[in-house]
Amino acid sequence: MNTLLEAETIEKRYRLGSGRVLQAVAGVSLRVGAGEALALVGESGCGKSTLGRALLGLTPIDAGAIRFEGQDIARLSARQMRPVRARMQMVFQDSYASLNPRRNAGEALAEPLRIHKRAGVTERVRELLDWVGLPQSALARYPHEFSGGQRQRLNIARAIALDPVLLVADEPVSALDVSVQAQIINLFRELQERLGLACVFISHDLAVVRQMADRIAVMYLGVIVEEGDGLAVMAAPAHPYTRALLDAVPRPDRPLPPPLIGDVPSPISPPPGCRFHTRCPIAQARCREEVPLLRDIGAGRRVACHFPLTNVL
Ligand SMILES: Nc1ncnc2c1ncn2[C@@H]1O[C@H](COP(=O)(O)OP(=O)(O)OP(=O)(O)O)[C@@H](O)[C@H]1O
Repeated sequence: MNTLLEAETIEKRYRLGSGRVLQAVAGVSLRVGAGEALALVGESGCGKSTLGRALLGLTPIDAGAIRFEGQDIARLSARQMRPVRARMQMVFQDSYASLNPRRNAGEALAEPLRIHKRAGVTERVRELLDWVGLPQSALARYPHEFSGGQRQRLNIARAIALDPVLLVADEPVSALDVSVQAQIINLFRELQERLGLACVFISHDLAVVRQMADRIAVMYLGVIVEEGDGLAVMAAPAHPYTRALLDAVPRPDRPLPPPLIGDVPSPISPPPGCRFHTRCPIAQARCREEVPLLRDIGAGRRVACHFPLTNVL
């Protein structure tokens, strides 16, 4: 598969008022293939949103490189970045976030097309509504006149207006009712296939990711702890954290799952050794001392654990 986006050991630190430093992304390497759906999962605060924004050049990084279609976007000027921006777009959890409340849907969709001086705006706007399953009558409606699911459809239409090749969707269905979630996930899937879009789908919810991802990357405290084929990871997780996340997904055929024990440690002072050792049910002395590197265990699976639960080879 052709590589579309490649992140190489990227780091992002936030300097807090007190002089302390919070490392939100602590050396992440990641590859997104053209047309691929990659899910980025992990608990709240593990750095998914920061990483997602960094991948699109929306947040400056402190170290590492991000290559998009072969260009190092962290080093492009604002002017050089402009045509690149059109090729990568973001969809947010809050469906109001990128919509101006005083602009109707028609205007919201026309805006990026006008800014980028595209021809045939009226026709394109109508076509975009079709793509996302909104009626033409939606053109004159304002953001507050849509349901949450419809408003997310509008955001998706806006995100694909300029024919991007990559979408980063940050918890795009978390604020929606479960029944609507499935529809929006299907829409992402459909657009991905029809338009050949690559998608980085950020979610804390493995049940959502299951339906969406070709590949899964699991994040914990700023690092990727496991990565691999979506179905294979779900069927046989190699990292104890992935296992715990999967066990926490409610299922009708079993009683309430055991919660993950303890809180996520602070990213201001992450634990030494394996970052997960304070909550890991199988941690041993080595885990407290030695940082496990993300290593290949076969079949495209990478895991950062001294004692992986499964060997893919
Ligand atoms: N602008 C900021 N300034 C300081 N700290 C920040 C900032 N943005 C995020 N953080 C911190 O960085 C860490 C990672 O946050 P991030 O939002 O990327 O995680 P997340 O996994 O997307 O979580 P959530 O799902 O809750 O958004 C958290 O500890 C968060 O408090």
